[in-house]
Formats: sequence, C-alpha cells, structure tokens
Amino acid sequence: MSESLTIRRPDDWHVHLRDGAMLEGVVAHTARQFARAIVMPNLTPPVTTVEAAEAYRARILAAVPEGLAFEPLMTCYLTDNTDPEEVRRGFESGVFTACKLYPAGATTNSDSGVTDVANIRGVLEVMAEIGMVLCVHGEVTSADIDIFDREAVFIERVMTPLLASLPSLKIVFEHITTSEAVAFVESAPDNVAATITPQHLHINRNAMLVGGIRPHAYCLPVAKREAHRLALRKAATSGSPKFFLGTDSAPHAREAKESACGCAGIFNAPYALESYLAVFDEEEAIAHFEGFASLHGPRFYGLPENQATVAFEKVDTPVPATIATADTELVPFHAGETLRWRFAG
Ligand SMILES: NC(=O)N[C@@H](CC(=O)O)C(=O)O
Ligand SMILES: [Zn+2]
Ligand SMILES: [Zn+2]
Repeated sequence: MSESLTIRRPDDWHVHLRDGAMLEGVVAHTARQFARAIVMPNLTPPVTTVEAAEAYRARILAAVPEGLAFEPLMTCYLTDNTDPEEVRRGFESGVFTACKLYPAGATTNSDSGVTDVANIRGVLEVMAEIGMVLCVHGEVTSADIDIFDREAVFIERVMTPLLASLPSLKIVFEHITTSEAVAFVESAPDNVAATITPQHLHINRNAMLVGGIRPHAYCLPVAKREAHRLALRKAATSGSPKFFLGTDSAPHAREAKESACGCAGIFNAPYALESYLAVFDEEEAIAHFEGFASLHGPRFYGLPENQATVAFEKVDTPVPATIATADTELVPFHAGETLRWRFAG
C-alpha cells in the first residue's frame, strides 16, 4: 500500500484562465483540483465592469467539463477611472469577489492598470467599508528600478503607505517572491495576507538563467535568489494563516514563450497540487498542507470551507513535456520531471 493523504478540497486564490480556445484548453486542469478559484481579469480588453465579469463567468462555466463542480470567483480589474459604485454594486450582487490592482505596465495585459494608487482612493475607501479584498501585483514599474528589486521597492513606496492610510483594507499581496514580502506580511495586521506560487517555492533565478535561458521558468515577479526561495518555503509551510495557495498559473502558447521577447507566465495548473505537496513533504510539513491549500484562503476571504475532500497517493507521477490545446501546445511547469505524489481526486 502506498502512503496516502486526504484533505479538504483546496481552492486556488490566483489563476489566469484566459478566454476562447485557451480557456477551453486549460480550465479543466484547475476545475479538477480546486473547488473555487479567484480568476484574474487581465483579458484583452480587461474585465472592468459587472456586466463583463458576469459574461466571463458564464464563458468559464460553459467551458468546465460536465461533472466537475467548480466555482469561478470573479475579480474587477482596476483602472485610473474605476467607478467606486460599480465595485460596490458588483460586490453586493455577488459578481465580484475581489478587485485586482495591476500597476500600469507591471505585467501581462496591465497597460490599462493603475498609474498611481491616489487615482483609486475612492474605490479603496469603498472596499475598506464593505470588506472587499484587494489583490495586488506588487511591483513598481519605474525604469530606474532593477527588475529583481521591484517587489521590495513596492513595499516601501506603495504597500506601507497604503496600509498606513487605510488600515482596515483587506489586502492579498499576491505571488510573493522575496524575504522582504514575507517579513512585511508577517508583521502586518490580520487583514494582510499573501499567496505563494509553486514555482517560487521550487526555483530560484538560476533555474531560469544557468546553462541557457529557459523561457518556461520566466514569470513575473521574476524568481529571485535562493535565500528568498528558502524564506518563501518557510512561510508557506509554517502553518501561519497569512499564507495561502495561489498558483498564478499563466498559460501562454509555446511559441509566445519561446521567442526573442518571451511572455511572462508559468503554466502550472495541471500538476499544481502535486507540486505544492512536494514542497510540504520535503520540508516535513505535510501536517500544514491542508491549512495552506484549503483553510487559510477561505478564512481570509470570509467564505465557507469546502465540504468535499481530495486524496493524494505517494506514487511517481511523470509530467509530460507538453500539453495540447485546440490550437497550440503548452509547456507545463515541471515538464519532463517526475513528481513524488499523485492527485487521486
Ligand atoms: N505571472 C505572470 O508572469 N504572468 C501573468 C500576469 C501576472 O500574474 O503578473 C499573466 O497573465 O501571464
Ligand atoms: Zn501578477
Ligand atoms: Zn497572475
């Protein structure tokens, strides 16, 4: 008998499901493992209205294979012109679960993002009043700041002043990649939490740059030095309710990644839970896996825990080199490797 593990069904608190043929090709990977997911709004055009979010939610649900119970939780893409009353209406009608702050120009499809948080002050005040979560891509975009420093500088220039001026706002510092972000979240009050991706627990910047440039290890925020990876592993496996699962699975067609100007994003959805569980196993912290994957997120968002359970078996699980969609192929995270656990559903 192989070793096995059963936990409450997890949720993914940060995922890119895209649209059209890509959505059709990727959504089942997420829906198979996760009960709910916070769906990122960085489509072209971005999801900025209640109406657009309702239509996108319907397209997602239509693409989920029959028999899978999956609830997409929609987010509102904030721009300099977002109307606070649209946000309130979307939250109160149950369409928007959170708002997403992309600093303009920080990442994929962030051109319509926010140029200065002062421009969304009215929106943030309404969010604090109604208890709505702000999801943040935490990187500055100034040309004079080195790409490896952009998260740490964001804490000083944006996060700290924002929290000081609106101390009750619920903030998720997403896909954190630095020890500075870990320390910031640990020392902040309970209304500040962070998501951590599988890739930032597994790889440092060498994985991207040593022995040749590896576009499939490139995402934003970019992987940092080993010391940061170790800080992230410690935080994720600590049992602290401030850290929870958010894959940031971000599929791009193979040819868009393997290019002279390759897109940022790692497609980790197919083996997301196996990838996280490997880390908890290596850190001898399997007892904290359920909290990270299934309990801390709903607690932070004020949503119920899932009732269903999922099981894992400790058996070798080879990850394919590529995964086909209708019109392209995707290279998954861990392509060609063997993971030690298998998600058994
Ligand atoms: N993480 C990434 O590298 N890319 C994401 C955007 C994001 O989450 O920043 C994408 O949409 O491709
Ligand atoms: Zn991001
Ligand atoms: Zn993302």
